[in-house]
Amino acid sequence: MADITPVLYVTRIESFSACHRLNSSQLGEKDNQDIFGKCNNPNGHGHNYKVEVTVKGKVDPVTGMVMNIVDLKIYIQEAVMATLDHKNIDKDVPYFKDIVSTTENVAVYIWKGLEKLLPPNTLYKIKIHETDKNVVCYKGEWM
Ligand SMILES: Nc1nc2c(c(=O)[nH]1)N=C([C@H](O)[C@H](O)COP(=O)(O)OP(=O)(O)OP(=O)(O)O)CN2
Ligand SMILES: [Zn+2]
Repeated sequence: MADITPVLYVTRIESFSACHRLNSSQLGEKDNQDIFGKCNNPNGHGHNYKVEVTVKGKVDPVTGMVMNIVDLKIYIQEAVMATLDHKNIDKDVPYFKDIVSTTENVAVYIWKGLEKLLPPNTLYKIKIHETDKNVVCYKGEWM
């Protein structure tokens, strides 16, 4: 019988502050205002985002870890904190030049950034709390 190894999930949580404006370059002024309401305010608004990054894998029998959280912290620093913390998402992050800075799109952006840094097939989930009430989750799925 083949060995069966338990698969575990490890999550690191970080917080970053950023401002943004919900505005689509594919829509006119009136449609943007109608759809995004107060979030279309020309001067933007800010959030204290909380991001949860979850990796998945087998426990290394020697280290007892799926991944060293110290390493995960370094990856998050590079892909999330360095690019988003204390930034204007729409103006400071080139990815958002023509992409609306919804939390959905921020989650995909973070996924793409972390996927490049982490060992293959380890990234499992990005969960972002834009506010205490608004939470978005991305698991790298497409349809
Ligand atoms: N699907 C999405 N809808 C909205 C997003 C988003 O990212 N994805 N974002 C916003 C705004 O950015 C906005 O800042 C959220 O505002 P609001 O819902 O008003 O925030 P709260 O829930 O904290 O405020 P309450 O007034 O207490 O409800 C809008 N929509
Ligand atoms: Zn917002």
